[in-house]
Amino acid sequence: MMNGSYSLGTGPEETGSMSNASLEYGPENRVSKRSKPGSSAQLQPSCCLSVSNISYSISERVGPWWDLHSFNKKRTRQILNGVSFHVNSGQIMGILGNSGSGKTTLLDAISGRIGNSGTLLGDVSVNGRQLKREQYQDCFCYVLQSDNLLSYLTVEETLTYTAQLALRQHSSLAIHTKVLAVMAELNLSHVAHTVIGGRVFPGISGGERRRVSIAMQLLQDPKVILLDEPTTGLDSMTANQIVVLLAELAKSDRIVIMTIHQPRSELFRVFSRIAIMSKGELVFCGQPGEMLDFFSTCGFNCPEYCNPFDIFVDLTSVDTRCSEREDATYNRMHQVTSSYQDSEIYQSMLVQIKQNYQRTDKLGIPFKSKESPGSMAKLAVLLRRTLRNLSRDRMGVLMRLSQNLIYGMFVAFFVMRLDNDITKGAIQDRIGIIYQSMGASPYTGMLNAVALFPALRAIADQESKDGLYQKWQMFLAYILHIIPFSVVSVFIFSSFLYWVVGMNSDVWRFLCFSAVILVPHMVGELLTLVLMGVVQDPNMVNTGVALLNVAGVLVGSGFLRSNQQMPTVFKWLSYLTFQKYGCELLIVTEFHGLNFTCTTGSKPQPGACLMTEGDDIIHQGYPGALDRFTMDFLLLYSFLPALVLLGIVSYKIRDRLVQH
Ligand SMILES: Nc1ncnc2c1ncn2[C@@H]1O[C@H](COP(=O)(O)OP(=O)(O)OP(=O)(O)O)[C@@H](O)[C@H]1O
Repeated sequence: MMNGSYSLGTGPEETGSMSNASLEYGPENRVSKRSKPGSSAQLQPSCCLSVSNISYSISERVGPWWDLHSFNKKRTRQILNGVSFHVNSGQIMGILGNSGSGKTTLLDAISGRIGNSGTLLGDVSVNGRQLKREQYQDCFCYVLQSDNLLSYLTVEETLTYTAQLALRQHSSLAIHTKVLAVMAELNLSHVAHTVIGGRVFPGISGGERRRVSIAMQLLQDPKVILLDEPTTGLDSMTANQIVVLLAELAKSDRIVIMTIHQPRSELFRVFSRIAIMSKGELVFCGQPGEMLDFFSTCGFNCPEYCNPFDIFVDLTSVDTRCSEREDATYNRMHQVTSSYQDSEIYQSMLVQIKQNYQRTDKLGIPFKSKESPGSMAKLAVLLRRTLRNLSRDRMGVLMRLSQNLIYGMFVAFFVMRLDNDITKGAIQDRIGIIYQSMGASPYTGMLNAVALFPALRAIADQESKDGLYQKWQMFLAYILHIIPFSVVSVFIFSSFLYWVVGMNSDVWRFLCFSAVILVPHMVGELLTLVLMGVVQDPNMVNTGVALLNVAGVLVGSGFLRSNQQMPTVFKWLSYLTFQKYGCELLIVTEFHGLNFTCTTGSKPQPGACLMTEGDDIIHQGYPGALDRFTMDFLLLYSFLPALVLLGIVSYKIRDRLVQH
């Protein structure tokens, strides 16, 4: 059944799942003409979707920002214009149209994923019951054009985690059974234990990835499946197999609606309904056979051996290359649209929608399975999934654990061994090491987040729209997973640097040093994650975090300019930097109780031996730092929960910013 075989003769009539075989589909659905509206004797499919008069318009600026005159003017742009259609369970509808005709926007609109930037009008109803906007996502599943999958998980693991997020209230056995069934339905059983794969290592094929994305949606038993260009990027044969597979899924009592570019002509009769869009309008929607008849009636016959999809899409597209062509093609498109709206096909579809509204024996709305687990359980699933995926990335793990160490090696190589003699850099070298340790640690954290989190963020954007969890939960799961990596990585770094260069040889002080350095490393990663909630481009986030770190070191460390000599405004600002508390702590940890020697030689430098005790350095540069030791620690560590809270707010804001 899933072997990609299909027959040109498979008419839409054969794809229906009506309870009565004698019932006909189509304009056909003259059922509506034969039976009295609202009559309970009238047979109804187990699910029907009606879309009535969907229009979407946005207000946009006329010109770019550098042309102020036009930038200040706004115009309304109609992206969808009065789109109506009706589909029954068992049917697969293909939406065609040239680029920019509004296919994706139509799917976004009916799946409840359209932005707040425009005005959406019209109704969507299922089984004659009008849906509220917030119900769209609970009723329809939506497979996006791009596959957002975790590279290091196997197909079965991917589906199991999705099932655990969606159906946790089911037992493990029930989830396993469900995953096996969905894999069998989508012909994925043979790759169950194969990893998804990524750019740098092989995994399943492109077509299989598409099927995994579809399978993830099927776990929630949706009655209506929407797919945005599921065949894009696939070779022609694989693309055909995907469409045939979707037709099979539709036959199992589902509605499948997909947008598609340039399908092969063999698929013509695989679709139960074909819709053509142009300039935001539905130019035609009907069965394949009706399509040929309709265009023939309009005077456009499909030449023999030509692909009807290509011919009819071209015929209804507007060519904007020159104004004459644009006028001519626009008029032709309008003529076809008017003919369609006057046709029996369109009129009977409207009757069908009306009858569904008026039925007295309406079926309920088939919502997706919604037995999702509680917040903590979802967090646990996300944490397990993130850990399993990222811990299999051998190079990634190696880099994360060794990046601080490599940096520590640079410093150690440069300093070699700390001396106790002031004239041989005893003080300057120690301050230099503290400065470098505090200043550079945030960067390694930042690099980790920029390399690893964007992929997870894209998945969270999609899965939160699918109602599996909220974006901030993915953010929290990621943070929880970085704790062991950060602790180990910083501990390796500090163990090496501290003892190799010969810092204050006391185990407690070493532990304090490690505990302090952990914070800037984690703050760098957290700050990057927080900013990635509201800034889409990771490069911009990179720059932002780097600049904030530079500013923090300047204002907070007291190394470039001592705190006492700073203007008041900078003094106040320094309290907002973690570098202030971290540097104070490291100065105290290293210098407290140290006594230096001072070899003046034959030509002593004036004032070179003024301060020979570590406590003098502390009193002069950081007065009161000894008394503030515990408080500094608390304040330093308070940056972590503060950033976590900020991150939750940031990802809640992201809910409003991102539609996919
Ligand atoms: N929020 C928006 N703001 C501005 N323009 C928009 C918005 N949403 C859609 N559009 C515009 O509406 C038109 C239709 O876009 P849509 O992505 O739906 O087309 P499409 O038929 O799916 O194209 P393609 O096949 O190339 O993906 C495009 O010109 C697009 O730029």
